[in-house]
Amino acid sequence: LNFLRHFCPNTTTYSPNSIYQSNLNQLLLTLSSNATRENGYYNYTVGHSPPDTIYGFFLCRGDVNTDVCEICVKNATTIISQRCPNQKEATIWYDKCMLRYSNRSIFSRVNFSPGRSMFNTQNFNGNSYNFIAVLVPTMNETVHQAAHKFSGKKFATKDANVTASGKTGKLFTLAQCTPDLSSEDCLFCLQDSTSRLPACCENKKGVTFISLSCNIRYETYPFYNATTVPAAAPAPAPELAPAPNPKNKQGNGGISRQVIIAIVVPIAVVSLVVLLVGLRFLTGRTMKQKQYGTTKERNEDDISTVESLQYELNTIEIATTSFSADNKIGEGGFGDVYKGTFPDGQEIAVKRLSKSSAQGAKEFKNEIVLVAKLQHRNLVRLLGFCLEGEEKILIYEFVPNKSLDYFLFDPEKQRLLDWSRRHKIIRGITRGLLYLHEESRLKIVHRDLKASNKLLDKDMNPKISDFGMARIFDVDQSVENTIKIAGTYGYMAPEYAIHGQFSVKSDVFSFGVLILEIISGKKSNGFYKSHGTRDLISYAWKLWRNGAPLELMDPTLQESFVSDEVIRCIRIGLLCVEEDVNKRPTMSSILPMLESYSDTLPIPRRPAFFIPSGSDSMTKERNPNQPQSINEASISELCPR
Ligand SMILES: Nc1ncnc2c1ncn2[C@@H]1O[C@H](COP(=O)(O)OP(=O)(O)OP(=O)(O)O)[C@@H](O)[C@H]1O
Repeated sequence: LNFLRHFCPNTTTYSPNSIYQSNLNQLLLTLSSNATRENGYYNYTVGHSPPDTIYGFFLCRGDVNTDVCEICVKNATTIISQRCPNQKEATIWYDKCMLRYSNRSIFSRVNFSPGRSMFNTQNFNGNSYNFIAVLVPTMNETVHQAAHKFSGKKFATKDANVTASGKTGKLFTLAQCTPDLSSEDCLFCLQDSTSRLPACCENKKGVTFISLSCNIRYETYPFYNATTVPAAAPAPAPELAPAPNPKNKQGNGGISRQVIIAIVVPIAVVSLVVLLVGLRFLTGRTMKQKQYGTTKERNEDDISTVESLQYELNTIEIATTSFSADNKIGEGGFGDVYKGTFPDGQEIAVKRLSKSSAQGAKEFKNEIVLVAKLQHRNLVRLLGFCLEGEEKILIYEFVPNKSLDYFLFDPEKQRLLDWSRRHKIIRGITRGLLYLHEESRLKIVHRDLKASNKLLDKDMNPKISDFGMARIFDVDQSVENTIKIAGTYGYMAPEYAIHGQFSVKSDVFSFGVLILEIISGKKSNGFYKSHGTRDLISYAWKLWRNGAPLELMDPTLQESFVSDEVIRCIRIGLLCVEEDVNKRPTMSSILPMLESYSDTLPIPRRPAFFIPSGSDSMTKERNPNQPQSINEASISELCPR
């Protein structure tokens, strides 16, 4: 049993002999005496009246047996009070378990801060590129498997062969969430953890990344017990087998887990088959075309086929009341967008494509299957499509709070976006883009990032929309492509606007413009000369160079801004709009810069200057007399490092 870390946020303390202390003692005792639960997880609450209510849980690693789990939890309950004396909140991690308590409700909520990485001191010698090329997809698969477990543990492991310097070795990966999280939250937590790996642990032979709701680990030796890891059986649909409430879970009377799996899995599979056959018989539906579905039904396994994504036109017409004007919610470059509702109440957004795709129906469908597999909390999810006669329709999850531009550029509505919301939006877009660029299987360059295709969910979390359009429309994916299907002036990197060259770095440029827009509340392509410069990037740069970056800020932020964070974001924005493609940061290096745990931020250099002339032509201006060196000292003083 290895102790890893403890975390006491030092926010509030309790007094000795208080009710809180006695509740804490009772909580720890209860957790300890439930440590042999088969599920390896137990949560408990003591006290019903705040501020003395206390919430706690333990989580044992998915592969450890109940004996080890018990030893680990008992250790944790003893040590935690010593590590965090008198603290109302505390967390302790061992390699085999974690234990957490708090005076705030902590169940079924994703919380990945503070994330901490611990790594194997050995570096990976040899070709680390080969190693990473195996690590990334293997870890992604493990993460998805863990997140999409509908019952029992949200835990998965996977090993893979890795070849480096002519030798073949093994890679072992593990991912686990607390089982009270939804699949979406678990995936979000695990993806957040994997997104931090490049920043913290490049070239490390092994890494453990722990957070309050999930953890991941990889090593080049078998650190988990493969024989006790539950077989990767197909996850039963949630409707058939709801996640058991750990509190109500009964003891198993000495029957081993393998025996339970051996009995339950075949029964579940047979029941599923019987149910599906029965449904088909009763409804007379063909399975070929799905009438309607819910997001819940669509797990990783069933989005792998065209059939599961294809909808009949009739179904879409019913959902949108025949594309009625009342249901029209927007129009974009690809066509009109309608709100719709499936018979089960699920809300959808229907994009009726007006542009025709360059590719045939088969390729169009195949691309949709691939794009639909891209799932991240900060991406608008593609639920399906319809292809009938002249109609080509894409069906997305409905995102209720309109797009970012709707709030950002309206003098009244921009007040609703205080600094913490804007910062959260910047972080969310960063995560979504990082996933598209570096973590997803497809490696997507968006090519048209802008405020209008960032949609906001009910909690004002951003979701990137319109990704994958280049694939769906079969535009050449090479970096030399000169056909512009996407791209909006004011956001486009010079090399893309002028030469048609796109890459993840042209997306980074657009992302930089977006950050500057979010901070200033001004459109990059509607910028007026009243500020003494002719575009938003130049204006931001001028203020930065003059040591007055905060003047860029939308005045409505005066009440809520955190100066360190605003300056850091402006700095990142300016780094992204560097003219030199190679100097622009990658999304994986931006995330730690944003989260403030990266101490070294490069100094921005003069950005690419772009001046829109008219509505659709761009000219590039460089001022050859502008000094290359800037007053770096004054700027670095301003900016926290
Ligand atoms: N999934 C969705 N949920 C809710 N509303 C949506 C959704 N997708 C699009 N919309 C609405 O429809 C509008 C138009 O969206 P669309 O993505 O077609 O165009 P755009 O991004 O504004 O422009 P362009 O296609 O030219 O880039 C959006 O601004 C938004 O208000």
